[in-house]
Amino acid sequence: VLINFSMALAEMERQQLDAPSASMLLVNLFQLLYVLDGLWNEEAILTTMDLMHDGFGFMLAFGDLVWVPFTYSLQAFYLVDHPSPLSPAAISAIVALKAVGFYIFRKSNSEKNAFRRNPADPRLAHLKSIPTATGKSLLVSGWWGVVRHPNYLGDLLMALAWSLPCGFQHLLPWYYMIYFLILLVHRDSRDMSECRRKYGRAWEEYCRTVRFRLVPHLY
Ligand SMILES: NC(=O)C1=CN([C@@H]2O[C@H](COP(=O)(O)OP(=O)(O)OC[C@H]3O[C@@H](n4cnc5c(N)ncnc54)[C@H](OP(=O)(O)O)[C@@H]3O)[C@@H](O)[C@H]2O)C=CC1
Ligand SMILES: CC(C)CCC[C@@H](C)[C@H]1CC=C2C3=C(CC[C@@]21C)[C@@]1(C)CC[C@H](O)C(C)(C)[C@@H]1CC3
Repeated sequence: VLINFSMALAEMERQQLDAPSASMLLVNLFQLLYVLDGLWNEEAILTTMDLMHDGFGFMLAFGDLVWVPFTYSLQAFYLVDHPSPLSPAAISAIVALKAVGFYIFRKSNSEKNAFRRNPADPRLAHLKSIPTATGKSLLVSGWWGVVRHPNYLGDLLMALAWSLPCGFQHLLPWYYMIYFLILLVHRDSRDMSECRRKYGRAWEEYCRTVRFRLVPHLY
């Protein structure tokens, strides 16, 4: 957030602007929302793959201290010297994309987190689940009945909204979208293997019921 904010100030100085450009504002506000949401819903981090399977090690230490701050701010860095004017229609479309992505991301992460914390929660009584030999159940309706990783789908739509304000003149601001797609496809495969190992036949049944991994009817 601080790096992004300083890029907004650098843009004003370099481009001699009285205020940051619309594209710089969108990138800053979108990423600020992501960070604030992560802090607000901090307890939901406890049911993510990093904590459930991976544990704390080099990836999270290096990822959180170096990778995230210095590569996730590349869109703002790019905009400092590469103005990318946006029409009101483009701004509205990008904001709508971000809102849809955020809604899917937040709702699906919170649904799974609430279910893992208390499967008997009356607010989740409408959801179907299948039991597994471990005593835990797997959701097969609601967001987790649409695709196997609805939270990744929402996150990818948001990633697209973070790159679009920078236009199509250079590959650098698209770095995040490309890296994130590879990261999440790889993460999805890792999670599939881990869940198959943990849940065996119940996982196979889940995969037969929910056929698509990230995008309904496509992948
Ligand atoms: N911006 C970034 O750089 C990154 C963001 N993220 C985001 O973080 C969020 C969390 O992602 P991540 O930790 O990878 O994965 P998930 O939050 O999807 O966690 C996967 C775990 O959820 C449980 N699960 C899977 N399917 C079901 C089901 N049908 N019913 C109930 N539980 C189920 C399993 O664990 P168990 O059964 O043991 O509970 C599984 O191992 C995502 O939104 C992702 O996009 C992730 C990586 C990087
Ligand atoms: C160094 C490698 C090439 C990759 C490093 C991966 C890490 C940067 C990510 C692994 C899982 C992450 C999550 C978030 C940030 C990136 C890392 C650390 C997250 C905290 C971002 C905010 C979200 O709201 C979240 C759902 C809490 C995320 C959880 C996973």
